[in-house]
Amino acid sequence: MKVLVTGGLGFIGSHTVVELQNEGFEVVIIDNLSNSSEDVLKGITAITGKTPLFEKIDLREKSAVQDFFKKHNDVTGVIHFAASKAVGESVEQPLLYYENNISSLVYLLQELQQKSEASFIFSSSCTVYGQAEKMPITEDAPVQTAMSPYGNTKQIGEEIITDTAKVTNISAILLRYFNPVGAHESVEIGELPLGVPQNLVPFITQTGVGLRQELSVFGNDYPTPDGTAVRDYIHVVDLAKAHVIALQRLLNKKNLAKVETFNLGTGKGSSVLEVIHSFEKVSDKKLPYVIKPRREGDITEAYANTDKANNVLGWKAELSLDEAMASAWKWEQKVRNK
Ligand SMILES: NC(=O)c1ccc[n+]([C@@H]2O[C@H](COP(=O)([O-])OP(=O)(O)OC[C@H]3O[C@@H](n4cnc5c(N)ncnc54)[C@H](O)[C@@H]3O)[C@@H](O)[C@H]2O)c1
Ligand SMILES: O=c1ccn([C@@H]2O[C@H](COP(=O)(O)OP(=O)(O)O[C@H]3O[C@H](CO)[C@H](O)[C@H](O)[C@H]3O)[C@@H](O)[C@H]2O)c(=O)[nH]1
Repeated sequence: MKVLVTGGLGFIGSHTVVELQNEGFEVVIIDNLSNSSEDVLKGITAITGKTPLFEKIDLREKSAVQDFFKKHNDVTGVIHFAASKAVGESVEQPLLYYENNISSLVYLLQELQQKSEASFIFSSSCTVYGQAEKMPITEDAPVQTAMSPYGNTKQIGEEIITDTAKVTNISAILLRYFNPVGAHESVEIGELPLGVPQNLVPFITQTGVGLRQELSVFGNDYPTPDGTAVRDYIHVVDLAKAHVIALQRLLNKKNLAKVETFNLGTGKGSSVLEVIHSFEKVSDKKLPYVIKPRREGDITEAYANTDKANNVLGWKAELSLDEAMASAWKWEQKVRNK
């Protein structure tokens, strides 16, 4: 069966394409290369022995999306990763985010609604929970007022899909990711942030290779055991596998709810200092860091209750934080030594 993976050359998308191909799916990728490179295709091919189909399309071009579905009219399953994802940039340029993350989604759904049956998987985020009152966070925790235009696009995206699924033949799964980190064990693919990384793990590994002088730890006065903020870091390969299981669920099972939502995390919270210590352990390096004030807009803690993903989806994260940090570190060294 042929599956469309939008944003399939990006960080999470490329790892998912690998897992889909390993499970025998035929994959066609749409990517506009705005945050990725065509070289990623080589990495996917090296791991799986198969080169996915690739269409360089910008999903903001409605006619290009229409033409794609005319050409690939056998596509009824879509995993939609393509989006802009930098929180800070979304505050500076909200319309760029609303256009890219919302119009692309609408154009895809407009094509899919014409099918007699269609499956849609959406990359959402734990950002929809804001600072949840109770830890670990369950899927029925209230969605809070978005703290950024980026976060808002995820909330609006979920609503657009839910409204559409009600009145069409589209069934959907909304996957709320916690903090994806790490790289494929082959180090053929991994995360390639442009410029100075905003996320913790790439900043740590870039500091490890000497590209950054020191890590700033944003706040050590949080009400957490060691004072630093807590997140649920999930290995990207575990995350990728969840997409294959979600797709199989949509394809195989009848009488599912039209839209289902799952948290994808490990269920374990780790503080910034614990992540640093994990890096130091797996790299056998001391990481230079300084304590700085809290970063604006950051929450204290977020980690997932994974019962629903474990019991209903039938998926569980298997890899540890140390394994994720080791793979991220191996990947960083490979990228820098090229
Ligand atoms: N990485 C995270 O921390 C995280 C957390 C929660 C949710 N998400 C969501 O998961 C998805 C994938 O994230 P990622 O980390 O792999 O990001 P990424 O930037 O590595 O991948 C996104 C890919 O989409 C492509 N793309 C963007 N706009 C496009 C367009 N208009 N047309 C065609 N291609 C386009 C980019 O070139 C890139 O290859 C995104 O929707 C993101 O919002 C990511
Ligand atoms: O240089 C850094 C970078 C991050 N951190 C800390 O490390 C933790 C994790 O930060 P990340 O930026 O890696 O991840 P966030 O949880 O802040 O961000 C995630 O959640 C956001 C919403 O809260 C968005 O969804 C975003 O895309 C997603 O990566 C936070 O406590 C942050 O303050 C540092 O101390 N120093």
